[in-house]
Amino acid sequence: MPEMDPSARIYVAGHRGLVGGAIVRRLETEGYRHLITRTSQELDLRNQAAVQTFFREERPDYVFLAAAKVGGILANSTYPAQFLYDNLMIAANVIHSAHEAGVKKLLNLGSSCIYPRLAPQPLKEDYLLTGPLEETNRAYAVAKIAAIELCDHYRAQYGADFISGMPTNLYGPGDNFDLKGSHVLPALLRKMVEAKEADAPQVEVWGSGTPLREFLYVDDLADACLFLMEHVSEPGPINIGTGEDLTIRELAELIANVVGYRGDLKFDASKPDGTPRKLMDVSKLRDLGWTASTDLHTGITQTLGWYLQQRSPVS
Ligand SMILES: NC(=O)C1=CN([C@@H]2O[C@H](COP(=O)(O)OP(=O)(O)OC[C@H]3O[C@@H](n4cnc5c(N)ncnc54)[C@H](OP(=O)(O)O)[C@@H]3O)[C@@H](O)[C@H]2O)C=CC1
Ligand SMILES: C[C@H]1O[C@H](OP(=O)(O)OP(=O)(O)OC[C@H]2O[C@@H](n3cnc4c(=O)[nH]c(N)nc43)[C@H](O)[C@@H]2O)[C@@H](O)[C@@H](O)C1=O
Repeated sequence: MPEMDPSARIYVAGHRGLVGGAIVRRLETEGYRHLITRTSQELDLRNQAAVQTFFREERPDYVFLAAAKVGGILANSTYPAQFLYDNLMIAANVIHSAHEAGVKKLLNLGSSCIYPRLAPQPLKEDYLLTGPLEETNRAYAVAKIAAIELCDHYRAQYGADFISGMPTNLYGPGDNFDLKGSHVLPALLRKMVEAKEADAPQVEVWGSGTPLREFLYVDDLADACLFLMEHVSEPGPINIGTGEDLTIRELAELIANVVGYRGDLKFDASKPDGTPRKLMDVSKLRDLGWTASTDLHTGITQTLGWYLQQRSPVS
């Protein structure tokens, strides 16, 4: 697949989110002029008829599917029905309508949680569907696996050029900082900022602190998404990550260091740890020609700057 023409009609589903926002920023920087976006209020992607009408009218050439019901470990385990239903409906409606409307290429985004809970590490793409899933996000993972299958079967049966990228845990400007719904990195960043301001003696960290996680800066992900859209056409998941992980305790210590918080960490064992480790094997994408470029310290520093600025904007 050659580079996308600057005049191509490009639909970014989920443009107000962490990932969709970064993809739009990047496409605008690259000079793409015909970006198509809709908020969930304007177009509920769970509504099949509305999605069909949208695709018939807008006729996008390319689709970045970054709309989804997304959340951290607590949100996933508290609302599994919503995570399953919303994500199944969004994927089925967008992928089917993209096929009907003759979309040239679609990038479907999944997540590292599609792999079995106790799969060998690092996680290779062909470990998919080889064992039981992590319980705290099984509903979400099943919907994301269904979306990969949809892309692959539409490719096999109809020749549709639909591909699937599987990002590891993401963070960056535009993230969700709500303490009940968010992922660990924005949650700990916010907690440390507020604890520093309040001169609080300790910050609560969920679980044991021993699970290992890998973190990719969202602008690196946007770069990978454009790379995949322009250079890769094959079935199955393609891992997107850094290939490096650290424990939640180490992450908390790093964030405390960046924020300048000197208090203690208090681990709350009543909260779930989730999967013990999910480190991506990124050799497939590396061999295709892409690697991440933002180290974790730099990415956290930039995210902190964004968080502080948007929290109290300078007039
Ligand atoms: N964040 C992470 O750590 C990771 C994310 N991913 C994947 O990346 C993709 C994007 O995630 P992320 O940007 O973090 O999520 P966000 O929650 O930040 O954004 C998701 C966007 O999806 C849109 N959306 C949700 N439901 C609907 C709906 N029913 N109809 C239309 N739009 C809807 C929302 O639009 P609106 O704002 O208009 O309501 C929202 O802006 C997802 O597929 C996710 O699985 C993968 C790995 C890790
Ligand atoms: C991207 C990924 O994200 C989710 O999986 P997860 O990686 O388990 O998610 P998480 O970021 O919420 O937690 C990571 C670890 O961190 C610990 N932790 C400590 N303190 C806080 C804390 O304050 N908040 C949160 N959320 N976690 C905390 C927490 O207990 C856990 O051990 C799924 O949505 C999954 O479907 C998915 O795709």
